[in-house]
Amino acid sequence: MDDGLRTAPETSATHSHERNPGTELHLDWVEDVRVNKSAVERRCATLPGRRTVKKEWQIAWLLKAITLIDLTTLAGDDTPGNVRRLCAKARQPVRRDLLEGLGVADLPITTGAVCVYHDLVRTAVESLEGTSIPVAAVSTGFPAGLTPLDVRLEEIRRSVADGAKEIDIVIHRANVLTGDWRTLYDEVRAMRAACGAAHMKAILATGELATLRNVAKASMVCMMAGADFIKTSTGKEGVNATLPFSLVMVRAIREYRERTGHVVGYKPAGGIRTAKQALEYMALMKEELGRDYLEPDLFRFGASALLSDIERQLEFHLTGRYSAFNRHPMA
Ligand SMILES: O=C[C@H](O)COP(=O)(O)O
Repeated sequence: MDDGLRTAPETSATHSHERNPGTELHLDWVEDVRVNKSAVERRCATLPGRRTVKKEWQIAWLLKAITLIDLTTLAGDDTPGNVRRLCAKARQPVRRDLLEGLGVADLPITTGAVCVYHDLVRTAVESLEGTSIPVAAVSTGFPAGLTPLDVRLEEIRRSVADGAKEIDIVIHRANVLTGDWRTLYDEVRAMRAACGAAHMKAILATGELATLRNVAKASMVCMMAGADFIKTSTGKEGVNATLPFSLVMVRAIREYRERTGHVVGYKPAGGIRTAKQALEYMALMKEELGRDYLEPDLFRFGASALLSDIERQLEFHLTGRYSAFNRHPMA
C-alpha cells in the first residue's frame, strides 16, 4: 500500500456528496445477494500483516484514524461528568507535547464524533460548543431494538431535538431472521424520516444475524430505506465488528452505489481496541471503496478504547517507549 495520506488529516465532518435518499424496496436486489464465505475469509486473511502501512507513514495513518473515531461511552453508569471528560478528549485527542514532538501541533485534530445514550446528548452538545464535532445518539431501544415502533421513533425525535446531529438506530433482528424484508424496510424508512436533517447510521447487529448472506441482505435493505451509514454492531453482541462482516458490508455498499449512484458510509463498531486493528480496517476501506472512504463523512470507527492505544503508539513512535495505559485515561 502507498502512503495515500501525505496531506494533513481533514478533521471536519463536511459532506462532499449528496445524502442517500434511498429507493423503493427492490426485493429482487435482496434475493440476488450471494456471499462466498470461504472467499470472504481468504480475502480477509490477507489484510493483517501483509498489507501493513509502511513505518514512515504510520503516524499519518494513526492521526487520520483519530479523526475517524466516534468516541463512545455507552455504559449504564455514565454520568454528565464522565461525558464531559470524554468530550474534552474528543476536542483534544492527543496530548499537546506529543503533537509538538511529532511536528503536527498546528493540525486541528479532533475525533469524528462523540457517541452517547439519549440522556447525555445535551451534556455532550454543551461540552462540544464552539467545535464542529457532532454528537451521535444511540436510539430505537438500543441495544436490542425491541421497544414499540412509535416509542423508537419518538426516541429519535427527542435526541434530534436535544441536538444530536447523528442517530445510530438498531434494526429489529427478527425481521432479518424471518426474511421479513418489507417490515425491515418500512421501519428503517420511518426512522430515517424521524431523523430529519440528522444523519442516520443503521446498526445491523451482525453477530446476531446468523449468516454473512443475511448481513449482506440486511445491508441492502437498510440502504434502500435511506441509511446514511451502515454499522456492524452495538458493541453489546457476543460477536461485534469483524473483518469478514466488514468485507460483506462494504461490498454491499459498492453494489448499491453501482445500482443507484448513491453513496453510503460505513461504521465498524465494537471490539476495535488496537491501532493495528484500525489500520487493517482502513486498508480494507481504501482497497475496496477507495481513498474517499478514509474521511469522516464516509467512515467511522465506533470505539470506546481505541484512542488510548493509538495515543500510546504515537508516543512509541516519538520516544521508542510505551507508556502505561493509565496515562491515557478515558478512551
Ligand atoms: O458503537 C460503539 C460501540 O458500542 C463501542 O464498542 P467498544 O466499547 O467495544 O469499543
